[in-house]
Amino acid sequence: MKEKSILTVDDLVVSFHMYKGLFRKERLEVVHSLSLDVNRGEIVAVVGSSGSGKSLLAHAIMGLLPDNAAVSGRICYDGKELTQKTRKALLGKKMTFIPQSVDYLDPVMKVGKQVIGVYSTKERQEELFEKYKLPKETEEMYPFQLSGGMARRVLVSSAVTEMPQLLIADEPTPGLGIEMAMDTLKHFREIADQGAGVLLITHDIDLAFSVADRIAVFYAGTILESAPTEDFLAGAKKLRHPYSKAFISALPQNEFQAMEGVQPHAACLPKGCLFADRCPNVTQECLEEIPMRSLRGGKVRCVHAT
Ligand SMILES: Nc1ncnc2c1ncn2[C@@H]1O[C@H](COP(=O)(O)OP(=O)(O)OP(=O)(O)O)[C@@H](O)[C@H]1O
Ligand code: NI
Repeated sequence: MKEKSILTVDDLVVSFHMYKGLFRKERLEVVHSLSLDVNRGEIVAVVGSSGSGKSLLAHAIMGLLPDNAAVSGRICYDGKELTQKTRKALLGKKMTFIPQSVDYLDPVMKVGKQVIGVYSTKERQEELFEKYKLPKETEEMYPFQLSGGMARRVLVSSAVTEMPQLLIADEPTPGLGIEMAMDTLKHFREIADQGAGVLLITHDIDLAFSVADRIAVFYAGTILESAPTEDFLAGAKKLRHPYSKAFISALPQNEFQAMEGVQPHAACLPKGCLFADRCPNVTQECLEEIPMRSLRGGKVRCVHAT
């Protein structure tokens, strides 16, 4: 599997150094021993509650974490470790990013120019604006003149001007409307079918299910389960982790069964399983550190999963 991977994240840890009071520095670990692969030809969807670390993963891959972040672990593109130097050669062409926030658009540059960027052409930008239903006059506009949905479509266009080999899309669909959201993901599918890898972070579970090959479930800064989409479509019984089971059961199309409790805050994480305090199956073993293990064609971080 490894040689097919366009993206490999190995044991990623992200922490922030923050001041507590005036002088005392505190280290807050927000992403914990996270490993994930995206193969060529594959769309991997990342789902999970707000604040679980999905965007931090994207930012770590793209080298966009702020200065007070400390990162350990390895992130490889096509088998080679990503450094600021190797990233520079890939960014905007082979490796592209759709950020969650539209504030990433340059406020003082017309959006047509931004989409053309360093590598693309006016013709390609026009073609994409037509595809993403952006009126011709949008080219001459500045970001502040765009609606949220238009800004999102500009961001999507910028990431697909060239044929990326790795596309990281952090919530690409809010504000798009269902039809445009589906067209966008169809486009991602075509990009993957041509041999690229796509990491799709989304709160839109239905869209994720309709387009992704694999799904990774985030919780409190790490992945608790990753598995083929079929397993998620089959419902809780096919899944491995009690959190993924609860997550799936909470969807309106399933039992619509809400889950009690909240995910733990980075400042007070338990030593063992991060889901232990909400888990119906918790035992003494869950209070030790739980490694990720392979199970039934997926991966899970739970000692009891079968
Ligand atoms: N610069 C920072 N300094 C300190 N903590 C941060 C910083 N950036 C993010 N965090 C914390 O890291 C955690 C994960 O944030 P992240 O934005 O990755 O979540 P997310 O899963 O993308 O959420 P959402 O679904 O709302 O986009 C949050 O608890 C957040 O407060
Ligand atoms: Ni996010």
